[in-house]
Amino acid sequence: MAKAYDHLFELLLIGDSGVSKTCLIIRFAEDSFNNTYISTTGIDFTIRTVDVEGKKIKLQVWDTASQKRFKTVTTAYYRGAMGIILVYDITDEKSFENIQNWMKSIKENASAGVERLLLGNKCDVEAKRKVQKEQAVKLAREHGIRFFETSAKSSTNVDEAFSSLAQDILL
Ligand SMILES: Nc1nc2c(ncn2[C@@H]2O[C@H](COP(=O)(O)OP(=O)(O)OP(=O)(O)O)[C@@H](O)[C@H]2O)c(=O)[nH]1
Repeated sequence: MAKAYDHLFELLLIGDSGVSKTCLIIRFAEDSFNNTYISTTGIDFTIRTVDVEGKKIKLQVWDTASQKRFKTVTTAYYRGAMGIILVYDITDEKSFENIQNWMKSIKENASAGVERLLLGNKCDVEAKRKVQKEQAVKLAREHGIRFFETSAKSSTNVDEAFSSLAQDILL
């Protein structure tokens, strides 16, 4: 029987509490083939297969459910991750400031070749915006990574973001 996928990529979402890591994963997984919860460890992951450049890429996306702050995320947590999605909330300045700390944590703990992606979530609530798009574009450029503004609520750019990270890992 033909293999159901060409590659398996492990992705990890990090960011301050409340920025919407869980909601983003749930939004992404709506069309999922599998949705698993490992209650013993309290770690959540979701699986969805996407097509990138004609390849079937199985994405296993991990939520850092119990890791609320960058200080509590250690090497063991980053192990195996081929892509890391850094999430902040555009209505919460502190969550954007903390992206620098999350970047540092990745540098200290993750494998050197890991692909990173920056997401400014909750872009559906423009009226409460505290972080300007230009600030994030600048930060992403400084780190040489891609950036999207997303909304788990309105579904804006969610599929695009995950697919673009899968593409960066593939190429
Ligand atoms: N307006 C808006 N609200 C959102 C969006 N995504 C999530 N929320 C709300 O933000 C809150 C936090 O979302 P979660 O997904 O639980 O955040 P989290 O990052 O997983 O939080 P922790 O589990 O504490 O780390 C919830 O009340 C969501 O309803 C979004 O795209 N737009």
